[in-house]
Amino acid sequence: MKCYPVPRENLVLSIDNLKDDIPEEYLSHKECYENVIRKGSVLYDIFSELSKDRKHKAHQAPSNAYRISDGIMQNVNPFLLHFALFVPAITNQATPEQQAEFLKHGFGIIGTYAQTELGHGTFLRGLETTATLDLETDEFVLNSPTLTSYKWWPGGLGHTANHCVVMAQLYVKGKCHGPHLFFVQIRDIETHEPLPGLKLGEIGAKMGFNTADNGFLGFHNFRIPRNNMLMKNSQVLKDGTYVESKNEKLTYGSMVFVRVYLLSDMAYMLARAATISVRYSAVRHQSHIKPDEPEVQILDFVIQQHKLFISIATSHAFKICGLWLWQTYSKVMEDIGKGSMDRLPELHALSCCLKTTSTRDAGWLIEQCRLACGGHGYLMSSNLPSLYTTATAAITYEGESTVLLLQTARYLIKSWKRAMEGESLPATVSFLSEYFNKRYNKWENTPKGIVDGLKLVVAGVTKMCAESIQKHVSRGQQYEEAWNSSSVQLIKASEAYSRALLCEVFWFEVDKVSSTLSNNLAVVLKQLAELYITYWALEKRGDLLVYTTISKDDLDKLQERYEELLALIRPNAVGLVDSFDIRDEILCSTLGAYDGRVYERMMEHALKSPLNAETVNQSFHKYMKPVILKHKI
Ligand SMILES: CCCCCCCC/C=C\CCCCCCCC(=O)SCCNC(=O)CCNC(=O)[C@H](O)C(C)(C)COP(=O)(O)OP(=O)(O)OC[C@H]1O[C@@H](n2cnc3c(N)ncnc32)[C@H](O)[C@@H]1OP(=O)(O)O
Ligand SMILES: Cc1cc2nc3c(=O)[nH]c(=O)nc-3n(C[C@H](O)[C@H](O)[C@H](O)COP(=O)(O)OP(=O)(O)OC[C@H]3O[C@@H](n4cnc5c(N)ncnc54)[C@H](O)[C@@H]3O)c2cc1C
Repeated sequence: MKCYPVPRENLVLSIDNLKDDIPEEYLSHKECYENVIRKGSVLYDIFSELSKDRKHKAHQAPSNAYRISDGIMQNVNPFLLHFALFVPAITNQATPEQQAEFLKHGFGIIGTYAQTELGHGTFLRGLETTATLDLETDEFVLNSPTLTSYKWWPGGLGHTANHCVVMAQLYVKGKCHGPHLFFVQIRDIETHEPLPGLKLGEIGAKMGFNTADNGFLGFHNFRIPRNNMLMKNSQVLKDGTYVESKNEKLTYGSMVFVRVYLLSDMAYMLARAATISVRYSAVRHQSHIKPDEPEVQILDFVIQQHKLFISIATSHAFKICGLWLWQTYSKVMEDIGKGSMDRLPELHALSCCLKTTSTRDAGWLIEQCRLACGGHGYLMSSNLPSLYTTATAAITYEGESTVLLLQTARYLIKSWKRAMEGESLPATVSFLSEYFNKRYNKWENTPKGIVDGLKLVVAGVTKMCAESIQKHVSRGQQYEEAWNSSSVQLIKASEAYSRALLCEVFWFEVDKVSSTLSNNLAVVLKQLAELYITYWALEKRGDLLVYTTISKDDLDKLQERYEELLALIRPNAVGLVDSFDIRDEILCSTLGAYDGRVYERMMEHALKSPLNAETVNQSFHKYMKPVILKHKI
């Protein structure tokens, strides 16, 4: 068995058969998949060695090995779900004995997480796949009773995985106990043929993520041992007794893990886009500022700085908040392990709104980075289009953004009611209780003052939502209808909450560590944090004018300070993206390479196009020439 030392970037990036001679954009759909499986198998082998050293624990932040694969795959790794959801679901939801059993083959099996169906993605209680206990044979019988019950979307399901964790409605003695998770082998380990009673395939080309091998899966009287239900939280005994979970939502725990992780993931996606666009903006000379001087670096245009520096700052914001949220997640998981569920609702609410804001922001900011590079940003070789399609998929997967924001709104409304009843609240929402005492406080044009102002916006909008729901109920609507009628405002409350959290955590974490940093580093990091907070104060000036005592004069001063910060950051901009330390082989961009040889790389890449293999393409003679000659006068 090959054994790799813990892979370093150099080692992985030096492996010859991981390099592509033809850029992926020139391969067919099928060739793309085969190419990533070729590379993914080598990486899987390396990561398996790595993971064995690290003994995969349910909530251990994944290693940066995951990042190296970004460069190698240059698209999504079809093995990703094995690490992102399949193994965490088993370590999170199975008993220790089951973990030993299901993971005994270590990395000899490849799994995915099959929850979403053709007919349901959000509403899990509406999933239609059934798992019915057969008492006589001590098995569950899995069925897809309708076309809409086919599993649809799971990554790696089409042709890669040979096992999966399946979410299905549990039926015991005719009674439905809701969605539960099951460990299911779907392909023969040796032949990789689908097992009898299954219909498997891939769902077709997508806007991006085209190497993720998202697939479909239908069951027809497919039998698995009773012990294949993940039974850490709830159990089905041999005699058919169903033992309830202490909290039925624990079944959803694997989704919380990925949502928490995605904040850090988006920090990294943004770091790549910022590196590409800022370096390119330092190389690209275009137009004049002073008419009698040479063409300037486009990075000298203040509006270009306005477009790009927010991405540098946001990447750091997501990285720092991602670590903070990871620590919260780990602490809550520890508490749950000791039997306390108290903080699960808070963790769910935080992970929902922060996952949504980070994925949405990553999407539009990467697009902004692409647009800031002009036509060359539109080239696949810039890697900005792929970064965009990969990042924006996360707005939908792992919980669609609207739906997750409404989950956070549910928590805000509950917290508001508890605050009005004088109950004490967790620190992350305790500001709701202080609203009435603080709402007329004098505005302070400082980062802390802005954070306090953004919190007042959250409290003010939440109060408005609670009053709206109450108004609809008093007019005769049921609570659920009143909730639906108020949902536009509820989304606004969650978005405001998420923004206030990001600003607060970013500023105070930077402030906390700045005394431990060299003065220069502390100064630059604080400039980035202040830029982020001031940017969002200006973006949300309307809400601040409604819910705080900020004045037009305060806003003018904030605008001035914002522009000062752009000028202060300008000399460090390239240094700041260099400090993301993303190697060219992982950045995969003709515009963002460290050596700045943009035009040479663009030409080298263009010449790799299969179309450039000959000076006259055969289509001229076959199709064009007859027409031209026919119409030639
Ligand atoms: C080398 C290492 C590499 C590692 C890499 C790591 C990561 C890499 C990053 C990226 C790669 C990922 C690649 C793609 C992955 C994609 C995977 C998927 O997409 S898997 C499918 C996702 N599907 C959803 O998320 C469904 C969304 N729907 C739901 O969550 C629920 O259905 C919901 C919440 C929308 C509604 O559920 P209701 O209707 O049953 O529940 P209600 O009535 O609304 O709430 C009931 C109570 O349950 C709580 N609740 C709901 N969900 C909860 C949860 N997850 N946790 C805790 N509590 C929850 C609520 O707070 C509420 O509590 P109260 O009643 O207010 O006290
Ligand atoms: C690239 C990619 C990879 C994926 N990988 C996996 C995977 O590995 N495993 C897996 O199981 N799934 C996976 N998914 C599926 C993903 O989790 C679902 O697409 C997602 O949960 C949304 O469900 P849906 O697509 O059915 O949309 P729906 O739930 O039908 O939502 C459609 C629209 O209706 C709105 N809506 C729905 N419910 C409400 C509500 N209560 N209130 C207000 N509006 C609502 C939504 O906001 C949305 O705009 C993946 C999806 C993508 C795009």
